[in-house]
Parts: sequence; structure tokens; C-alpha cells
Amino acid sequence: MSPRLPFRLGLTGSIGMGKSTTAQIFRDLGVPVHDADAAVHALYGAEGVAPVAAAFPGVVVDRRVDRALLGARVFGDDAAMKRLEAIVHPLVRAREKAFLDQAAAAGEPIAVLDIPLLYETGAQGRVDAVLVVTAPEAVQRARVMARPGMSEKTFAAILGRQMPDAEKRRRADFVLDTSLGLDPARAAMAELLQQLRARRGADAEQGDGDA
Ligand SMILES: CC(C)(COP(=O)(O)OP(=O)(O)OC[C@H]1O[C@@H](n2cnc3c(N)ncnc32)[C@H](O)[C@@H]1O)[C@@H](O)C(=O)NCCC(=O)NCCS
Ligand SMILES: Nc1ncnc2c1ncn2[C@@H]1O[C@H](COP(=O)(O)OP(=O)(O)OP(=O)(O)O)[C@@H](O)[C@H]1O
Repeated sequence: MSPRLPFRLGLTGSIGMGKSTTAQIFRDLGVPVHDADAAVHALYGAEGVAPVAAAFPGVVVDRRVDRALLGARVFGDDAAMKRLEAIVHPLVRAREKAFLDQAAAAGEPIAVLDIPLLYETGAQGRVDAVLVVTAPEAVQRARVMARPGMSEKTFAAILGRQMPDAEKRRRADFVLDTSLGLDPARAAMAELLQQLRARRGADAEQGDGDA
């Protein structure tokens, strides 16, 4: 019998809303996290190099996909971004599956899947619940525009490819406002984990094995 999969908590939110920070909070609380953006970056030095080089000639430098060169080709060009996503998303899913198998083998009760485009790519079917991180629009804008190399145009192009924040919040099982500070976020996530563990314990008692 294969080991029971952990409870899969999907973590999502629009650009600058606090996904990475919240993912780190979960890691600090001892929960394994799979980061889809990091998986994309990793596969650009591995299995993604050949297919991306074939589709986007000139973006591979020193046997790695150069993300700045690739970003300049795809942000703002919908057709090009779609071609890139068709290559990258299946490779990310394969890494995600390997991560979950490993977490199951380790007996982890909960695992977090940090998926920026969770709703946009229909990934809600692969998780047991979704946590959406959010912040007021002005806070989001200030955070994103403070990043080196960010322009209004790139910000707008990225936002245009993401589901509006209000719609994400409407669909979410859980919502975290990251504009309230780090300590409140840590406390809220510790409490959420406690809730999820209790729920999982109750399921196990009812013999709800692999649900
Ligand atoms: C274009 C790339 C090379 C730019 O890399 P770079 O390091 O400059 O930016 P980074 O990956 O950190 O992304 C910046 C922001 O844009 C968002 N974003 C990235 N790709 C997309 C996309 N296809 N649609 C909407 N938002 C996106 C990210 O979630 C993040 O919020 C890279 O984003 C990429 O390969 N994107 C396509 C793969 C993809 O869909 N990734 C999203 C998660 S699986
Ligand atoms: N709970 C919080 N309290 C205070 N500041 C926060 C909190 N969460 C995030 N921030 C701040 O907001 C900024 C953006 O957060 P983060 O990098 O986690 O966003 P993100 O959603 O991962 O962004 P991207 O989609 O671009 O990867 C960071 O400067 C971070 O310090």
C-alpha cells in the first residue's frame, strides 16, 4: 500500500501579495513547501533547457535559460507566454508530484504547494484546500514597484495574466491579509495548521484513508 498523501494546502495570491513570505512562515513551522516559481527557475538549469532553447532561440546562456532574456520575450506577448507555459507547466507538475511522494513517504501530515497561477491553471483540483494571500492594492503596488528592474509596463502585463485579487479571495477556503505584519501572519498560520491537523486526525479516525 502506498503511504497516505499529506493534506495538500495550495498557497496562492497575485504578484507581491506575500506568497514567498508566507511559504517561509510555513517552512519555519516545520511544514514542507513546494514552490512552483522556484521549480521553474530550477528546471531552467536542467530538464527545461532543451525544450525552451528549441522554442525560444537565443535565451540559453552557459547552458542555463537566462530568465531576463526569456522574460523580455514573453511578458507582454500573450502567444509567446502561452507557448512557454505549455512547455513549463507539465515539467513543474512532475516536480510537484515527486515532492508529494517524498512528503508522503516521510509521513508528513500537511504539505504546502505554493502555486502563483493556481486558479488560472486549474490547479485547485490538485489540492485539498486553498489559502489566498492578499493586501490592499496600494500596498501591492508599492511592494512590486520597489523591486529592481520592475516597470509599470511589466507590472501591468503580469497583472493582466493573473485572476483579479477579489475573485481569488471569493474562491479561497482561507484568506491571509499580509499587510497586517509578520507576527499576526505567523500566529494565523500556526492556528490554521492546528485546525488542519485536527481535521486530518478526525478523518483518519473515521477511516477516511486516502481522501
Ligand atoms: C518569464 C520568466 C522566465 C521570468 O522570470 P523572472 O525570474 O524574471 O520572474 P519570476 O519568475 O520571478 O516572475 C515574476 C512574477 O510574474 C509571475 N508570472 C510568471 N509567469 C507568469 C505567467 N505565465 N502568467 C502570470 N504571471 C506569471 C510570477 O508568479 C511572479 O509573480 C518566468 O516567470 C517564467 O518562466 N514564466 C513562465 C512559467 C510560469 O507560468 N510560471 C508561473 C508559475 S508555474
Ligand atoms: N505578513 C507580512 N508582513 C509584512 N510584510 C510582508 C508580509 N508578507 C509579505 N510581506 C512583504 O511584502 C513583499 C512581497 O512579499 P513576497 O515576496 O512574499 O510576495 P510574493 O507574493 O511571493 O511575490 P511574487 O508573486 O512576485 O513572487 C516583501 O517585501 C515582504 O517583506
